[in-house]
Amino acid sequence: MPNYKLTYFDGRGRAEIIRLILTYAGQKFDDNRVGGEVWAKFKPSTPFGQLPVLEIDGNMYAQSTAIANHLAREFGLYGRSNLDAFEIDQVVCLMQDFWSAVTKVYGEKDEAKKAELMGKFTQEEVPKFLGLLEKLLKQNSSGCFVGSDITLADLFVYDLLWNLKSKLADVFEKYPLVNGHQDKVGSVPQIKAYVAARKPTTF
Ligand SMILES: N[C@@H](CCC(=O)N[C@@H](CS)C(=O)NCC(=O)O)C(=O)O
Repeated sequence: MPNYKLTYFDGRGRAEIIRLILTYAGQKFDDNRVGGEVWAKFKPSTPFGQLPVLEIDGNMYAQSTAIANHLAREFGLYGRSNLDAFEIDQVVCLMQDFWSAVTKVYGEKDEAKKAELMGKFTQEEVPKFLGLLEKLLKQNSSGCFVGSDITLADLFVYDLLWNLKSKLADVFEKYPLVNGHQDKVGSVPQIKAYVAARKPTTF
């Protein structure tokens, strides 16, 4: 088995999907968290001057989605056919659109504008995305997004909705399949143990 070292800041952010894949696969990895001066010194040695990076047996790779896709293929989480992979990518891209909507709100510095964006986000964006996910789960009817096993798509959705589910419990109640999906992924023993033990961070 290769040796995996993941480097990111001390938060979930763009690295958490990678941590979840490795955890789900039962793969040990070095969860290296950096900041401040350590990052400033390390930055020039990374492929694109950004984190996360994954080192596999000492070779360094960048871009969180490329890393997640590679690991999903390595650990059999990318479906059983090209068409499955296509459907998985579809869900991942949808969640990336959702992530853009999230960062637009949280990245706003002006407090009044932020409050306005937050209102639009909870009343329009969240129901829109949860509705689309609910529809996909209804169509597939296995409790997973693609096929009948947990794939990259399920881990991606779980990761991006994790924080929101506790904050917007009343909204989630309206999407029982999405709600149940979060519980399903969150109750996988290795995911449950990992999430219970992980350091709480804002993002
Ligand atoms: N598309 C890249 C974006 C990476 C990115 O924006 N990384 C940010 C943290 S989330 C970063 O490294 N910021 C520090 C810097 O640019 O110096 C990915 O998904 O990996």
